[in-house]
Amino acid sequence: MSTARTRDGQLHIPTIDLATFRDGLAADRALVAAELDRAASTVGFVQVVGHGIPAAVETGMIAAMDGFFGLPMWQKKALRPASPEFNRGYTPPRAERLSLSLGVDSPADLFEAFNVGRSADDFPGLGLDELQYAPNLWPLRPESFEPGVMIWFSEAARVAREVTSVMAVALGLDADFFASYQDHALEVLRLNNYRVPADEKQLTPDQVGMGAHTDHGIVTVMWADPEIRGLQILDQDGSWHDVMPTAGALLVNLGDLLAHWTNDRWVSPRHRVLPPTDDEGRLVRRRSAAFFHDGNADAVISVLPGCADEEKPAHYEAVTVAEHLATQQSDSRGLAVKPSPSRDTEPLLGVQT
Ligand SMILES: O=C(O)CCC(=O)C(=O)O
Ligand SMILES: [Fe+2]
Repeated sequence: MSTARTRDGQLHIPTIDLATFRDGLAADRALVAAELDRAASTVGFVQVVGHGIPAAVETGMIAAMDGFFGLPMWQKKALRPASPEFNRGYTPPRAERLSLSLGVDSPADLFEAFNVGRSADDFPGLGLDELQYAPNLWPLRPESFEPGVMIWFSEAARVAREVTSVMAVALGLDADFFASYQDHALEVLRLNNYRVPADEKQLTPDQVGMGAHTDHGIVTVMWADPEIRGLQILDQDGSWHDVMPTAGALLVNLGDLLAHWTNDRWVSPRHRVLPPTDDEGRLVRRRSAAFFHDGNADAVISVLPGCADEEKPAHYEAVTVAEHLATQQSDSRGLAVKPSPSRDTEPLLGVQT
């Protein structure tokens, strides 16, 4: 885990064009890979254009989100998982504190979310753990929810793989280097809804939409409402910087496993979401869809040969994806959190808003 490095105090998020990498000549592909290397070594975020996701697929996913999050709370809560260890279904507002995964306490996060992921049934014959590869929970309404979300899911999965090909080239590896780590990848799409709280005056100055955290897997492919402030990245000097995607672009950020693989040559950036605001500083609703591409649960991640030498020895032990995720995710839900002298004693789960 690390924080973003600025250049001249500015946090610049480079843009890469996946279509150029897909269809371009070797020299064009090398330029895209170099740009990604620059982004990965500094800010840990990149904007992706030329991703090839049709506009209708984006519209369908947004309509699915709006339809589901617009349901009455009792209907949404019926979709909560039987146990919070299952990363599926509905998470009500103020049910998680992502900053706990960094050992930092904060008021409970404002976001509500719906999680969808790969299930053991998607990979017959592999005997995968049904806690990690849990079955999905689908709402009956809106009817278009499941197809709309699943099409987005498979497109985001494709984009994640294309980005990892660019990464492999950027690291001087074969373009398909990561393929053996991602053929039964743990993948979760978290649809996030940051509603304007009913009583704005209740917001304390330290209230966050989503607490500071790093993403734990390989890469996150994210759609977010353009031109709404909320998402911020921490730089190495401890300053937070706003990040807003350009309309039509996706934000892609690196997760902890890439920092591990590259022995911290690349950055898994610390980020958070403030209560979202528009241009005039008014609180507004904001939506995001974060697709986490975490790799095969049984894949062993050890520092890549080209990323360690006598001067900079490997400072990460080999770890499986499942081992790594187990500790990180349970922390953010307060499942494995050490007692802290918190001023806030409300229970973490099942809190009504
Ligand atoms: O909503 C956002 O912009 C960020 C979401 C995020 O960081 C996450 O879901 O891990
Ligand atoms: Fe995140």
